[in-house]
Amino acid sequence: MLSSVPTRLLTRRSRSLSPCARVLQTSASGAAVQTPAETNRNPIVSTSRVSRRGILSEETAGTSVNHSVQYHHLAPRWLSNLENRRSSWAALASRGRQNNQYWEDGKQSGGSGSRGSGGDASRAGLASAGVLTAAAVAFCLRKDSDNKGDALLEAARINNAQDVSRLIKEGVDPNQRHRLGWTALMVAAMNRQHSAVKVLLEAGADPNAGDDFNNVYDTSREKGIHSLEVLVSREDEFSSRLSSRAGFRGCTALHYATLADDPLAVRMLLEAGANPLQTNGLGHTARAYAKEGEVSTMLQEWEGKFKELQERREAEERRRFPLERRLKEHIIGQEGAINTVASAIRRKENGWYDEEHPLVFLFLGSSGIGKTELAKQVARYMHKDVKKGFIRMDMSEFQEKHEVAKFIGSPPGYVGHEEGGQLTKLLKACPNAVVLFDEVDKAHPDVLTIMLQLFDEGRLTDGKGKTIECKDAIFIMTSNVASDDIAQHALQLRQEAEEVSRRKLADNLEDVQKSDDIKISQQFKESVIRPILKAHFRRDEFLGRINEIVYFLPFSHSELLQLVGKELNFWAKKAKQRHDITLQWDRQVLDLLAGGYNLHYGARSIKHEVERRVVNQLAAAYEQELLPKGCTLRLSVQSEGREERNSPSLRLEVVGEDSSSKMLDIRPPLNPEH
Ligand SMILES: Nc1ncnc2c1ncn2[C@@H]1O[C@H](COP(=O)(O)OP(=O)(O)OP(=O)(O)O)[C@@H](O)[C@H]1O
Repeated sequence: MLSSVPTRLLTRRSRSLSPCARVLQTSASGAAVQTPAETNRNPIVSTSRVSRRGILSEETAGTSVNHSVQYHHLAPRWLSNLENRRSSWAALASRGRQNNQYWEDGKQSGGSGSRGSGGDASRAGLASAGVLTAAAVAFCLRKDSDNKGDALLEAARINNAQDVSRLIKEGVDPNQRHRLGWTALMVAAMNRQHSAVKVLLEAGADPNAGDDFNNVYDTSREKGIHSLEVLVSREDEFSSRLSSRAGFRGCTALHYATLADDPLAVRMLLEAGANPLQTNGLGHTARAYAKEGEVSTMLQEWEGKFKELQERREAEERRRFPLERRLKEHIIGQEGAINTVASAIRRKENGWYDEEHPLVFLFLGSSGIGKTELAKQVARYMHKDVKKGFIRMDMSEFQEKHEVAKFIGSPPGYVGHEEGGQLTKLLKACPNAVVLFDEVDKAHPDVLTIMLQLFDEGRLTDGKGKTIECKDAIFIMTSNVASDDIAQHALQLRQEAEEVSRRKLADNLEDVQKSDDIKISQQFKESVIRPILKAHFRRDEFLGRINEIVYFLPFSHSELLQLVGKELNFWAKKAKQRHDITLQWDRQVLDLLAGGYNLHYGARSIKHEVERRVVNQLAAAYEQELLPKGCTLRLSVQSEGREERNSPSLRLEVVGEDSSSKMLDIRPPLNPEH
């Protein structure tokens, strides 16, 4: 389809769509090329009239409407709207300047009116007139606050620092946004209005706020406003020097000052705390838009300073709130695993590691025990909430030889060559991601060979022959191999620890060890686990490239109680949010539900037990309209009057305001006649 588009248009379009000067233009052959003459020119700065006509022709393409007629028909209407808005801002600004006099006059006229009146009727008339006036004033004030916001944006655009300052004093938010998304500071920065920039920054305008405006078409669609009106507003109320098609979402005042090639505004913004590393929606920092020269040099210098500062801040944050503590907020138990992983990451973060190789872990242990959860939390820590920072590959999908191609992409001439590989595509987007290879033991040996190259060299070559450097990535493999042996060994260690603590307690000795604090012995690792792994992976060099083998152990009783508590809290929060019901429980409930733990399903068995024994009852009681809105429910263990061989069950009661309680008679759903 593209071949039918004239090359001239393609070139124009790609230039305006891609704001980064170093990003592509399209050559006649369709290949991406970079023209040296263009590298120092800003492609998102354009001339206005051409783009107005351009937008019109794109929107009505395929229809028989005469563009020129439509433009001439619509444009005057919006321009006259704009003129009206401008004169109302001007009126507001001048009224503001005489504000005191305005209100004084009002008072005086009211005063003389009351002096001149005598009878009740006229007083009543005045009273009702007063109410109406108050309502009108209230309406005007509300209207005023909208208008004042617009007036601030306009004052910033024309560098009327006095009005900017006065409007802010009158309560207008210095971060006030235009209805299409930009702030007063962005307008001032784009238009080189230094006095306005200064006043806005002093008043607390955020130099790191990003523009909500993307391009004319998107904004028109999002706001339901005709694109020509959006275009006219953007050009007349923001700047007419920018392309209507380039993406601006997330651009900060610093991006705009850079686009305007204005060293003074750039410096003012940087000194006020603008982050030169902040990227816009397209992932570009301000420097990506800078012409070679003063602005570019300044931004580069500040980027360096900012990085240093950021690193110092992060180091301080790490000291104050160590990774172990963060991980423990989300993961119950697994102390040994958390400590091993956190120590390795600490070494990496502080430069005590081999930068030629990525970090590689193998997480071993049974199902539902926190292996994936720990990997996710590590990714969250390393990449904040950036989604592409966590890559998850289910290795059971790569069991066959031919599935190697799915992993890294097929070579030229093979089916799917153009698609690329699943791993290579994701790694390309984030080469320092945390990559989880789930159930690695299921992968085909050829896939393991590729992984070995990846772990060994820190780089991966895809089907197209392109190499991705990923020495900074963290690779985590999980496996259930040897999980029964690990679980049995841990249970045995726990029993021994309990026995020792019981004896110490009986002898009144002080250093009683908690049964949770158990450690897999080196001897067990070497004599039991390693041979199993060797037999399975059959490659010493593969095991040799793993930095840490991390062991996940079955939960102790106290950890199970915490897991049950976490689950109940989850449902209590939902009950409150969705039905305004407060859920409480006794300690025995935790013990009872912890009994549902199954070694093979881990924390998942606790989740199921809570759903089966608690949530199902709640849902049935709700359906049978037994739960008054706003009530408090208490869960307790029912054991009285039951024969010993019967397992205890859960009882659900509604607690009254006087602390009296009434047991709920919930009919089993399969027996509605009960
Ligand atoms: N130690 C834990 N602390 C808190 N929640 C946990 C813990 N272990 C597991 N969970 C919860 O149980 C669920 C399953 O855990 P996860 O996915 O980490 O299991 P896994 O060990 O990777 O098992 P599998 O090998 O079956 O994938 C998740 O919802 C997780 O939040």
